Amino acid sequence: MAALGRILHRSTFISRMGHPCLALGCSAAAVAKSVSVGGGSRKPLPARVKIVEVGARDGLQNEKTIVPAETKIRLIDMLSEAGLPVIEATSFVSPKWVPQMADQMEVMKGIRRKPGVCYPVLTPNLKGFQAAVEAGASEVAIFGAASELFSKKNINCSVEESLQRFEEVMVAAKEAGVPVRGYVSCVLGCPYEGKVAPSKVAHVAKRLYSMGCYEISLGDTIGVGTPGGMSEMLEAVSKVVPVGVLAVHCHDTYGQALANILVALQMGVSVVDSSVAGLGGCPYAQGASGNVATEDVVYMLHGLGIQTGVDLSKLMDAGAFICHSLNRRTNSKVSQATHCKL
Ligand SMILES: CC(C)(COP(=O)([O-])OP(=O)([O-])OC[C@H]1O[C@@H](n2cnc3c(N)ncnc32)[C@H](O)[C@@H]1OP(=O)([O-])[O-])[C@@H](O)C(=O)NCCC(=O)NCCSC(=O)C[C@@](C)(O)CC(=O)[O-]
Repeated sequence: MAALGRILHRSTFISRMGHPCLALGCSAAAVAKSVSVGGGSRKPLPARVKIVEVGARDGLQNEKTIVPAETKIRLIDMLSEAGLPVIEATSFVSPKWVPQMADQMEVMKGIRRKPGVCYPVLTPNLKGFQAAVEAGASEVAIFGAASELFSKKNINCSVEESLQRFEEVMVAAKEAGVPVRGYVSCVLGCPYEGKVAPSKVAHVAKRLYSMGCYEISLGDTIGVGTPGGMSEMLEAVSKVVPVGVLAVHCHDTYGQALANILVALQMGVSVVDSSVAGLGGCPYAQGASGNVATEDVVYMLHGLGIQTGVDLSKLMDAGAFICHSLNRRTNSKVSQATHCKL
């Protein structure tokens, strides 16, 4: 809680506790159950975890066939009905780079905003930020990387240049009173550079935090990390950014995502990104499979006695809806197992 106190005092431009995205993620001192895996300095598991649902954005951005805006809108509305507190809705990026997100304005206008739910959007630069605010976004996310080559492939600039662009977004966001989340990609490996040193992740995370991001999401973009790597990386990052503001964003390419998340929880993280039905993958990260399935994360957390506020049954309905729309099988093990029993 001391760390949380410091976070709350470090910036006055957002009423952090008053914002719905911030209220759930703060790890209480309460212990759900004690388990013992992974390294690093272990803390009691949080009593509550905030899930940041990224299915409508990260989950769909790489789909080859354009998903109609009305399908995205229905998915987002079903996710809010399922109790997800934060639902990343879309990206304000170049339609030449990511054509799937070109309907961002329509999506933002079409969703039924549920009180208390946050609908952040990705903005790589000032142009994206301005368009997002015009579309009614009340929270945005900037996205950097710990790897130079990935940064170049994903947002066409070096890591340092990206941080300078983000500074511009931060100034505009501060003026507009819009909270900003920061992503760091390739925290456990890069599709172009291979292993990424934890010190590089810590450097970018610290810069994003220092410029005023209220939360830093650490992305294992290609899902190569293992619990040992997660522990080592979090040790390095939490020396320069309070663990209470960190989130983990795990892809499940090598089947390690839940184990990695559990290690992160043991190290004090209480915000987890995930994607309904395990959809997803970054278009600029070859070989990246979907994010960890939200259904599987919720099942694990509830099994540990950790609250999420999510109704698993309604969440699985949302997963079934999008899988049916995409004509695809769910990647959620929990949904697969549940449907076998029906
Ligand atoms: C960043 C840029 C725009 C730079 O792209 P660029 O080509 O270097 O941009 P530019 O400034 O030179 O401008 C070129 C053109 O793009 C336009 N433009 C410029 N900015 C925007 C904008 N915001 N929205 C719409 N249009 C824009 C601009 O107006 C211009 O238009 P033109 O004059 O040619 O007609 C581009 O590289 C881009 O859009 N990249 C997006 C990549 C992306 O979305 N990747 C997926 C998200 S990251 C991810 O999935 C990882 C994550 C977050 O999930 C975590 C993890 O798993 O690790």
